Amino acid sequence: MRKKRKGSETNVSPEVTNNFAPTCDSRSSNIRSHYSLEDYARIKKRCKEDVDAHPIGSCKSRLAGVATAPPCGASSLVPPGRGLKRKIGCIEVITRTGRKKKIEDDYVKGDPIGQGKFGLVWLCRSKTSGVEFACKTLHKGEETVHREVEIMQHLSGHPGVVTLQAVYEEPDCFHLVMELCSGGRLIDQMAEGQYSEQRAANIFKDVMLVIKYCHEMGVVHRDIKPENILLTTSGKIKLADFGLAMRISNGQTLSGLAGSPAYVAPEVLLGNYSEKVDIWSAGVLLHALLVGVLPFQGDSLKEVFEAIKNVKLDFHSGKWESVSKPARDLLARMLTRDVSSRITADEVLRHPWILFYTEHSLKTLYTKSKLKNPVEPSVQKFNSPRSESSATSIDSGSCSQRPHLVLSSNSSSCKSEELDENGVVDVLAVAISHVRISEPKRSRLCSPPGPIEQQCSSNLTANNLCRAF
Ligand SMILES: Nc1ncnc2c1ncn2[C@@H]1O[C@H](COP(=O)(O)OP(=O)(O)OP(=O)(O)O)[C@@H](O)[C@H]1O
Repeated sequence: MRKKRKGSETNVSPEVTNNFAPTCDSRSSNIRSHYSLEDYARIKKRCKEDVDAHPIGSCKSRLAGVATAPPCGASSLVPPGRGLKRKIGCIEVITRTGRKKKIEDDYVKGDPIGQGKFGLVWLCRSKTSGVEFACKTLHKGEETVHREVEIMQHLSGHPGVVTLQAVYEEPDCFHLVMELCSGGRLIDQMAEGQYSEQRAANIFKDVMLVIKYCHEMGVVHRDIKPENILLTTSGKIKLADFGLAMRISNGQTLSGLAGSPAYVAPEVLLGNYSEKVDIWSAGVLLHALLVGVLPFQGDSLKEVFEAIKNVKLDFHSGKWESVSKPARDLLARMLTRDVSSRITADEVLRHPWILFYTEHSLKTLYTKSKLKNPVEPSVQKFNSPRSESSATSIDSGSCSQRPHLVLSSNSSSCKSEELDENGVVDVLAVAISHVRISEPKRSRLCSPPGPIEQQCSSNLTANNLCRAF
């Protein structure tokens, strides 16, 4: 969190938790979720009405910080309270879009390509270059709309963020012309079947790279979920939908209830949180990538939130038996309720599981080891907790100062297998040597979540999820 930015948010009364509006569609429904901001907006409105009754520390006074995230390039000390014009002015300068110009002057409108909560997303084509873009039309009236435009502008340029090409203002709306992501959404791709760990790790690394970038830029996304991860035609991921994103300064916390129920971090429900909420949500995404189901479920929002707050996840049985220990170890570190123990985006990126599957040098090392000892891939053993006694693994349950490896000393193993395991150990040892987790954190992290009592884990259907959210 390098940049210091203002931004805090109103607390929301508990009733809002019962008012999230569920939506669903039949595809990929076992991992789909949705949220509603209408209630959030309504509460904000109510706060404004209440302000006379509670002028000091009122919602309104706190909301001023939200509405006035500093414009791009401005100092973090820019006082709150500057209006929309200022932000639009900033956007105009950067996007070189004249205030008087209309979108029709520059683009030909095409078919709708997506429906968001705040309006439609359209295909459009530049009249000058012929290049196609996505155009999101946001209706004015909500602070979040202005904030979304400003934050997109702030983050635009990173390869993992949907690039904002231009912004057009009309009396009642903005048109955001964005880079077109023709590859669809990650959620739809996930519906096509379970991911190999190799594939999951590579996608997940890209997701974490962009989350890390957001955090370094002083932005908390607050709605990390596969619905908001778009793909280009070449399969590159792009983080989209900054409608809930907030600027946050180092050490600052947020308090507004915002996000998608299934992905929301427990501390959001308690009303005081930081950028670590994105790590939790990314952990939920990783869970879905690895085993195809969401970790916290229920038949009502109350149940989902209860699960988020209390359910102990078990990464040892059922589908987890075919997932590698390093993957489970990473997940446990992300889905930890103790925020100070939860790892950072940077630590996720240096976790052995990510390094093992995504670092070219590690793969080469592993391949060389395999060529030297051409037995049945030991990764299979490494993946299978059943063969734990003879497998190379990271013991996520141990409490050492540093992550350590458990290597078989099973005397019945044949020599070639041992050599092969040694190859994997070498690879993981290199990977682990890259991991730096501070000792106090490490000592808290070394206890993985205990046995599970997972709700609706085995037979998720479209219906129960849609009912739930
Ligand atoms: N740049 C883009 N390229 C292609 N499709 C896009 C793009 N941006 C958005 N979409 C499509 O439009 C849909 C809605 O967009 P988005 O999520 O940004 O809107 P929203 O109103 O913020 O949605 P939400 O209801 O999640 O708040 C996306 O799910 C996606 O299918």
